[in-house]
Amino acid sequence: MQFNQWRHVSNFLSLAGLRTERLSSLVTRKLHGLSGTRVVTINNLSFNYPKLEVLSRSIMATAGDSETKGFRIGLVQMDVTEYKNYNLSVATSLIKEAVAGGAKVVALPECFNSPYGIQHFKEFAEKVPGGVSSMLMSALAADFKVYIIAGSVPELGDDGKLYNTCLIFGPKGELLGKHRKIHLFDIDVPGKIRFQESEVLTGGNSLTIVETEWCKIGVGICYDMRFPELAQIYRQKGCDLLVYPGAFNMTTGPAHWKLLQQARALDNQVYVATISPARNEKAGYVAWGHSMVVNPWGAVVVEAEEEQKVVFADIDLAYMQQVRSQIPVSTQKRTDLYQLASSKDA
Ligand SMILES: NC(=O)CCC(=O)C(=O)O
Repeated sequence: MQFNQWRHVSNFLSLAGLRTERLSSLVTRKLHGLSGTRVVTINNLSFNYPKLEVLSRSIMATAGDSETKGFRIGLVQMDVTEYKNYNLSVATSLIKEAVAGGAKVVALPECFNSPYGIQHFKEFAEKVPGGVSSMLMSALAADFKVYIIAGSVPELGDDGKLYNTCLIFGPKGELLGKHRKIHLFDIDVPGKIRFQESEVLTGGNSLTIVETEWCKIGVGICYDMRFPELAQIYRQKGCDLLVYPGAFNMTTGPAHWKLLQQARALDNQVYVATISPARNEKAGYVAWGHSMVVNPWGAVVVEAEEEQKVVFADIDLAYMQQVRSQIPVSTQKRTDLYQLASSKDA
């Protein structure tokens, strides 16, 4: 099973121009013609594949400079179909495009390997980590030496329950965080949209903060963005960027998607990034698209339209500090009158 999964992953890596070779304690293959190879271990299996030296070197020069206190984020707004393999190969090639554009942090949409819909979650569910989508994301993060905020996938938990789960990998392919969507998307807007994630999914119980060399990032999934307390706690705990892979729809998208991001960004004086699937009018659930980044002033830095596209924004932490010192709301809180507390550590 694991060998098959690795073969699967290795096919996707090949699509991105990466040659792969598997080594395990049982099977050791002699590698021919590969230079600069290295061993990566995923799920107790060791894999040996070449470094992407040329690409990585050119990227180092373009973005992600801790002296200028900033880095580039790439948002992968991708087509998601009913074919998991197709979705994974699209994700692979767009991550490559994001890296080529200088992104040091690459983020994918909610349900990037599966159509968004309660009828699909069971069929597309995987172990997280351990399933093919997480293995692939880990391998890509390691090869490209970037952070990958891997949107979300339907997760089959060890308890047999289904979750909507985002994995975050660091530039060595290491797992930095796992966020299970906390607030399930249960809404009923008569004549427009009724959606009940809780019919099949279980909500997560943890906040998720990951550390990078530039800043802390707080992670939520889609509907999580509607809950300002989560964003406020992330800010209190030192996050400068909040990332919400999401899939709003044609009713709430035009009404609330941008507004919510601007609210979260402005209230907390942080950057906010959201990543949607591209719009597919034929899908059972039509995503709004419009992946975007909003800055701590509340202004939109970049906004995709509805089609498949990678968009970029520079996260400028010096600018963020300027905004915070010009309008110092965070030090002007009347904690003698009100306070916000988290009941669980991130
Ligand atoms: N996938 C989601 O959680 C959708 C959230 C949404 O559309 C909303 O309006 O909130």
